[in-house]
Amino acid sequence: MPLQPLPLPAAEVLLDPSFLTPAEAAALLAELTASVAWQQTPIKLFGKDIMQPRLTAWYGDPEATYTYSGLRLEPLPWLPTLQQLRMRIEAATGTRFNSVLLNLYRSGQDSMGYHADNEPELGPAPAIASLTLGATRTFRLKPRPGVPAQALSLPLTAGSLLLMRGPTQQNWLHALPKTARPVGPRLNLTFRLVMGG
Ligand SMILES: O=C(O)CCC(=O)C(=O)O
Ligand SMILES: [Fe+2]
Repeated sequence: MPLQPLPLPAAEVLLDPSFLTPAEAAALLAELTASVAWQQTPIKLFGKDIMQPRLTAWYGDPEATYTYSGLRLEPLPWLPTLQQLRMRIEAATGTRFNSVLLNLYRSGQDSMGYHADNEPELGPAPAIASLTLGATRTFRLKPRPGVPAQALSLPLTAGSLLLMRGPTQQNWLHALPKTARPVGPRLNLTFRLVMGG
């Protein structure tokens, strides 16, 4: 099934709930959980170093250096599996990507707060392709103050591909909240094009 646009004003968000088959998604979850160089990275919040509530890793072309939550990240060289996924996702989205940020949410207690992926390195209208493996978690989108629209909750299932592009980051924030439901691990890959590195 191709990517379908979601009815979100002042945004361009497209979803393919079954970009990968369940079997492909399960195999990739097992492989990437084991082979990715996961790290738990501290971030500065109100002057204090606290651990991010998830594991992360950053792979890409050598020039794709990126500042994320105040951290300068040097990409690790592509794993063959990540290269293959990048090419499939480039073909499906008609967009070029030079890097991928991976997030591993070990349980319902791991999360990501509201933010926009609007770092200068991503340019004025970034395209971000987000592939989900593992447990279904709720992805939330809410309009920035002054943008007349309603928040949206989107359960992202294993094998789904979400594409955010155009004015989405300018007008909306997104988050992956904690859940009290017992859930297994969720692995998310966000493919990005980092400019001018
Ligand atoms: O895990 C997700 O679905 C969201 C990840 C995300 O927003 C990010 O990596 O910037
Ligand atoms: Fe994000």
